[in-house]
Amino acid sequence: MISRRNPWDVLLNHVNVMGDGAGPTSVHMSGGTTGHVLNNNFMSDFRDMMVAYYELCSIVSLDVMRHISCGLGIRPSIPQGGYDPCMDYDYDFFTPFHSRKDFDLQAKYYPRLGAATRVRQGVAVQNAQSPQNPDGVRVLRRKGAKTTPLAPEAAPGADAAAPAVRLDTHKDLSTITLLSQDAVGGLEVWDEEKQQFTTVPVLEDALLVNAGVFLEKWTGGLIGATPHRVRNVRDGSSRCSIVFFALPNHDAKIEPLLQQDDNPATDAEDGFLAGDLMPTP
Ligand SMILES: O=C(O)CCC(=O)C(=O)O
Ligand SMILES: [Fe+2]
Repeated sequence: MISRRNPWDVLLNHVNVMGDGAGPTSVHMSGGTTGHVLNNNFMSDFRDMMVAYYELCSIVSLDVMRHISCGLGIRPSIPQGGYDPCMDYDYDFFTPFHSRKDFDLQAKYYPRLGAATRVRQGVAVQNAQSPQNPDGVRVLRRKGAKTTPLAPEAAPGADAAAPAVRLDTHKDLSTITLLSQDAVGGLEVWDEEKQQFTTVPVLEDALLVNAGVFLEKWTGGLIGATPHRVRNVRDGSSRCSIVFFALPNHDAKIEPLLQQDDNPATDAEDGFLAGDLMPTP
């Protein structure tokens, strides 16, 4: 949809030419790698980058909503006598409900799954090897917590103890969600026809658009919110994604759209305020 580099590449390799003139700084990343060249002003760059990405996603998501509005064949309401076939589609049916741009942008880091996941009851603090604990992991237990034997060290490249799913199946609380994941992948969406999850390929030049629960409600289920999940792939490698939730204004009244031949009098579902579905602070 829009051309982009991997968003984390953009953030981590960003050099702020407008910086303080001190020049770029070499930064040591965890794991001992050096190589990302960053300006001293990194965190303010980070903020600027996130805000810019947010603005871009806002524009794109509103455009996607216009396409959905058109695809659904929504026309401006006509008080009496049915729709006028000459009347244009109402491209902007959804957009006014999103005028406040109370959208939610989340940069997600899923940590590497490995030794830490083997410690269920406490926090690994230091090495103390013993026959029962050959890996030398010492744990502090919470009072009353049962001791769980530590699993043996997994062979390099394998991770038997790691869970199969990193983020459980869910639908997003959004009208639509724009999603990008890094090269590790793992995102899966539910294919209603095949009745199975399907892998979302790592998309270098595109964003994934997921329908959220507000769109499902608005369309009376015609466009169902997409169930999706994140599977653990690549033996528990760390993973990054950036997720943009386009949310309606809290006071947007969401009334399910009617199909042409529906009789409003028989429409069972009443409208509701978008804020009623949103978590209270
Ligand atoms: O990390 C991902 O790829 C998906 C995240 C997600 O589905 C969510 O935050 O709702
Ligand atoms: Fe999600």
